[in-house]
Amino acid sequence: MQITLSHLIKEYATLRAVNDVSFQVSEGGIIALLGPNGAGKSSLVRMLVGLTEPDSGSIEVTYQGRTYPHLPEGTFGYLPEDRGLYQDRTLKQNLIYIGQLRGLDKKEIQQQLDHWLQRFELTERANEQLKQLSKGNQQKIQLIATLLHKPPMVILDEPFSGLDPVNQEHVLTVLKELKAAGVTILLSAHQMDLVERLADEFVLMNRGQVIAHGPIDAIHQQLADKQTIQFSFASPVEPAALSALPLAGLSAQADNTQFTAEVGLEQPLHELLAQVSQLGALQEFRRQRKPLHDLYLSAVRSSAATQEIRK
Ligand SMILES: Nc1ncnc2c1ncn2[C@@H]1O[C@H](COP(=O)(O)OP(=O)(O)OP(=O)(O)O)[C@@H](O)[C@H]1O
Repeated sequence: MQITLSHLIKEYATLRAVNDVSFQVSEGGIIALLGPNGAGKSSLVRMLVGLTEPDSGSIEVTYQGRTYPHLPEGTFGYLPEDRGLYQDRTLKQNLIYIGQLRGLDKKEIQQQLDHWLQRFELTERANEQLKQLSKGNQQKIQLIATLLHKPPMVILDEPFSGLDPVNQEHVLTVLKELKAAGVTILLSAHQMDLVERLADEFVLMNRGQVIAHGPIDAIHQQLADKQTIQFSFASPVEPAALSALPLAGLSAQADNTQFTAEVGLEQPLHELLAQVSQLGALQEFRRQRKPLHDLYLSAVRSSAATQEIRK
């Protein structure tokens, strides 16, 4: 399955919620849509699954030799932002109903149900009403409902919301397993640390626009202005000896044997390494990347000046 979004625009009454968004989704990868509340992530996803239509631009989904204007029915599982299962029915009843809707036969439904309830440690609770479950456990049932028919693509709008850290890790593991099985995953999330460990590609949105896109290296190139380096010597080196080097914010620790500094991205690190190693017996020299969370915050803040585009 190949998915190409080109110059997508979606407008509501007075607001352009998606403003000229273009990117491709690679088959078999995990792509994360990131952005603050109201950035346009759900609006984008709703167009992709065919719930709404773009005002302009196009979505091209190529699947088994044919091209579609959105994901074709039956090829995807969608965990929407507004979850929709029956609170008064049991977990089992809800999931059997979803399985039937997806056209699975009785045996397949039972197999999938057994597998997923066990995988999410909910087998014992199969006959409880959904409303008796905690928010996090209900979220897991919603996720099972999304995966029941083994779709080749899954779209997950905030799959980690409402989950405690243990269950977040659990879902993360399940998503990695799905990827290993060849499933393409597009998800939106606010948990940067989890997403950084999970996704192959990132689409960072703000106010309807894409402000960075690509694998983590590309995101760093697009958003980071500096990199942090750490180095240590076998014996103390006076910080003054480092003053001629192109380092900013130098700080010394451990009796002047360990140092941390910021370096411009344009600075070739091998040259710096050669210069630093002339100052003493170098034990360690490594680049420390900013976490995605920090990149995200500074990128969103710096694009905050952009006004919402109103019709
Ligand atoms: N059906 C709608 N009618 C009018 N405005 C809408 C509609 N759906 C979304 N919006 C507006 O469009 C903008 C983008 O909303 P959207 O839900 O796509 O953002 P989001 O990135 O998914 O946000 P969140 O992280 O809070 O879920 C917001 O300003 C929202 O209020």
